[in-house]
Amino acid sequence: MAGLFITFEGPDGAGKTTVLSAISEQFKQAHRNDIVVTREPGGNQISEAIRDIILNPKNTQMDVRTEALLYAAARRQHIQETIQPALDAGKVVLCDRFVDSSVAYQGAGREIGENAVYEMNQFATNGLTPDLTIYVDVPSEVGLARIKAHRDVVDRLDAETLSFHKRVRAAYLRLAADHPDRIVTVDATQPVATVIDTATTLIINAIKKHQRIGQE
Ligand SMILES: Nc1ncnc2c1ncn2[C@@H]1O[C@H](COP(=O)(O)OP(=O)(O)OP(=O)(O)O)[C@@H](O)[C@H]1O
Ligand SMILES: Cc1cn([C@H]2C[C@H](O)[C@@H](COP(=O)(O)O)O2)c(=O)[nH]c1=O
Repeated sequence: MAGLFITFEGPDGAGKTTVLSAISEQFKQAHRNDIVVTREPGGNQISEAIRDIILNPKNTQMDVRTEALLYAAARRQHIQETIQPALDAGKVVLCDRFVDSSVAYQGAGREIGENAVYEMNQFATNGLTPDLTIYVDVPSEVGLARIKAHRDVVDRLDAETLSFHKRVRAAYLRLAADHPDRIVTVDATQPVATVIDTATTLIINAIKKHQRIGQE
């Protein structure tokens, strides 16, 4: 049976990393070696190197289309090296960010155009689409305040203006409204334990459904 591809999305500071690392730990304790947790941009040596270039606060001269292409390049390598082999082996891939991030951040945040960025990413993904996307939603002010309060190093994207982050969130909300069969929204202003429980339940239900369909 082919694997299951689940992505996590959300504005900066929504809590994706916190939630995914708690879920990853739970699965590790349960010896679930059929679950692969990974992130974008990153997940392998080449994509992590691209990540460093994109997020380096010193790269202030980076053109917005260069940025969009670098995210797509990192994604292509990530799919080829990590995501597709795991899916082919029947595993469950939990990925922190995917194409929706590019549509929201580069398409809306950078104002390149959401459709243009989506189309450009089709070349990188060859049509690979998540089975489920857990969108962790938080107002931009709340997300940015969390980052400022807790993070020592603020990267090039975190450091963007409030209006940039508001465009990103608005695009995510549009994506969630346009793709109700794929994207489930979780309110990340709730306590972190509640967000973790909700996301865990969504993942377990998706795995059960996938297994049921596989047996039919
Ligand atoms: N539900 C929550 N309530 C309060 N604080 C939270 C919640 N979730 C996460 N945090 C805190 O907010 C900060 C940012 O969380 P985290 O790094 O997980 O966000 P993120 O979505 O991965 O952000 P980014 O995309 O910028 O990396 C952390 O200090 C974390 O402890
Ligand atoms: C995949 C992807 C990411 N981004 C942005 C979103 C974040 O600000 C950073 C990644 O850092 P994180 O702490 O690991 O979330 O990059 C983007 O703009 N476009 C993308 O496609």
